[in-house]
Amino acid sequence: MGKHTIIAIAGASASGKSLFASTVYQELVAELGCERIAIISEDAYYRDQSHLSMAQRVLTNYDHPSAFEHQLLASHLLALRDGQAVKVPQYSYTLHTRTEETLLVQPAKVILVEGILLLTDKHLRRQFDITVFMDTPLDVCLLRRMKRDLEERGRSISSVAEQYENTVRPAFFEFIAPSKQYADLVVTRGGKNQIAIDIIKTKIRQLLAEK
Ligand SMILES: Nc1ncnc2c1ncn2[C@@H]1O[C@H](COP(=O)(O)OP(=O)(O)O)[C@@H](O)[C@H]1O
Ligand SMILES: Nc1ccn([C@@H]2O[C@H](COP(=O)(O)O)[C@@H](O)[C@H]2O)c(=O)n1
Repeated sequence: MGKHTIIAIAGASASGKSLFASTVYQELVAELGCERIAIISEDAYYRDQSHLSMAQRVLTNYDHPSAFEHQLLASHLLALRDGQAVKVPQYSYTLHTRTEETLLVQPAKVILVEGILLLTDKHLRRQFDITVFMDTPLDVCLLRRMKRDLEERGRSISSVAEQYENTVRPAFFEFIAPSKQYADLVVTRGGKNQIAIDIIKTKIRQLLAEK
């Protein structure tokens, strides 16, 4: 591995990717400092839709690769590897588009990236040094997504159910499940699997000691 290590955490929506990634990040940043570890979400790279009306935005398939600007994410990961800071877009799930703000992410030795389709894109896959797949049963994901989307993303029971049936579930079988083959590590039991969290933390500490 080179000077920088990029760790991808993929899996179904609400499988626990962001809880897993943010727990690893929070538990290590206090110990290592923010110049050594950074975190990015694939969701920040949903395409900007500010030119579309709300009625048009809700028609987008947010589980299809075309909804993401993966090229921008790939170029940001390359820049971070090259020691340059990047301006990561910020995304609103209620407005279905990017906000005006960006977040300046500084280059770090270890970069955690989490998102549903990270392992489906061969250009992105080339950027990852370590790949993790959150293997949480789909019924558990649906229950957690329902709760989260009602509480945090301004959705209704019927909109979550309709979107799940029309795009989320089909995209899981078409894109996400087949991408599990590219994972180095498969994690069961969601974002609170402390043994898996500790394994990744130990690997990160080991990599940093070598750099
Ligand atoms: N092992 C777990 N036990 C209980 N709740 C969990 C667990 N893993 C994740 N969650 C919860 O499920 C919801 C979805 O998890 P999240 O990490 O946001 O998923 P993802 O990033 O994969 O969409 C969140 O509310 C999170 O706190
Ligand atoms: N405007 C949007 C954008 C995305 N979604 C859904 O988010 C899911 C991915 O995020 P996770 O945190 O759940 O991994 C994806 O399944 C999209 O359906 C949305 O509903 N609206």
